[in-house]
Amino acid sequence: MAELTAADRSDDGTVISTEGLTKRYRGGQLAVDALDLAVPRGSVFGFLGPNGSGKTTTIRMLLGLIEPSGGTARLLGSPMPQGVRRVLPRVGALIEGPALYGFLSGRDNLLRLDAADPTADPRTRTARVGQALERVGLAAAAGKKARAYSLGMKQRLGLAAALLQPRELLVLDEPTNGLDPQGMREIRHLVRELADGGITVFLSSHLLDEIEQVCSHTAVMNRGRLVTQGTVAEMAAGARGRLLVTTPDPAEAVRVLKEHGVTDLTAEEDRVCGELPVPDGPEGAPPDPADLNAALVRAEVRVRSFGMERASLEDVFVSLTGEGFDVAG
Ligand SMILES: Nc1ncnc2c1ncn2[C@@H]1O[C@H](COP(=O)(O)OP(=O)(O)OP(=O)(O)O)[C@@H](O)[C@H]1O
Repeated sequence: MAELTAADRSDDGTVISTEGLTKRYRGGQLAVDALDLAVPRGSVFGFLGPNGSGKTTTIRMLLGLIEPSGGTARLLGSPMPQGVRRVLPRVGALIEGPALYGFLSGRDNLLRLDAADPTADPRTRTARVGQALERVGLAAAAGKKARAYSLGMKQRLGLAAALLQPRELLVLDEPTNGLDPQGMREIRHLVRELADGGITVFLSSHLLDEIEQVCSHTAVMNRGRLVTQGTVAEMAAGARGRLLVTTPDPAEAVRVLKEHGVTDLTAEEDRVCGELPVPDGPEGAPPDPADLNAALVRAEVRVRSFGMERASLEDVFVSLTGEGFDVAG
């Protein structure tokens, strides 16, 4: 395996960084447009965007599979694609499903893949394959032919292949695509376990709730451009939460809530909905819903229920782009 240089190690706690990364395909399609991405070490980073927003193209550039038309990308501190040979042994990748031989068992598929890897040590092969199978929960099914595997098991085998050597970073393109809900849960659980074990995971997805469930950080893409990036918690907290009050006095409730800065108020039968005011600046505290409830009670509005709906990443996306999030496919 190639020696690590000082440049590889001094990656400022950022395992992936891009500046102005751009890809225009030959046909003229601008697939990725001046992308600035920063993926912190130790994060589970969700690369979120509707179908066709440029996620796969970005991943291909990050892994040195295609050349950018402009800008730069660094992976584990090394520029890509120049650093491919040095960096890729430290990166496990799963893109567009694993290429498997159906007539071979899961274990034999891994042995074959490992034998094709010039950086892999043949003396430790059997042990490493066994450990990888164990890690993804396939040890018991390792002797079965891969064609008898479910889609979820095939994805696990693909993950095992990515884990045949010690990795600092895993790059997974739509790892739950095509799986049933149980298969999705299993892969998400596995991703969290790997992250708890210290591997940074960069995964793409067009599923908003997947990112909310699994990821610590996210970058949101739309039409090849970065819409926003940050921690998932910050992003949802920065968006306005919705207030929902049920009351036999809706008109009076609307009046009181309006006085206290609640906007976009609607009343439908006994249900009153509104948006909490945006906090002033990054340090401004959002209004405490308890104060709003107290104000309603003081004004003798009878409250049957009072609750907050937390803003979702979908709300963030819609408010930043003015577009719906197309989750087709
Ligand atoms: N080889 C190619 N040649 C020309 N255009 C391409 C090529 N690959 C992708 N595109 C176009 O680039 C845009 C971005 O595609 P990309 O596959 O990167 O998006 P994505 O976010 O990964 O979407 P999906 O989730 O559907 O895979 C799309 O408009 C797509 O049609």
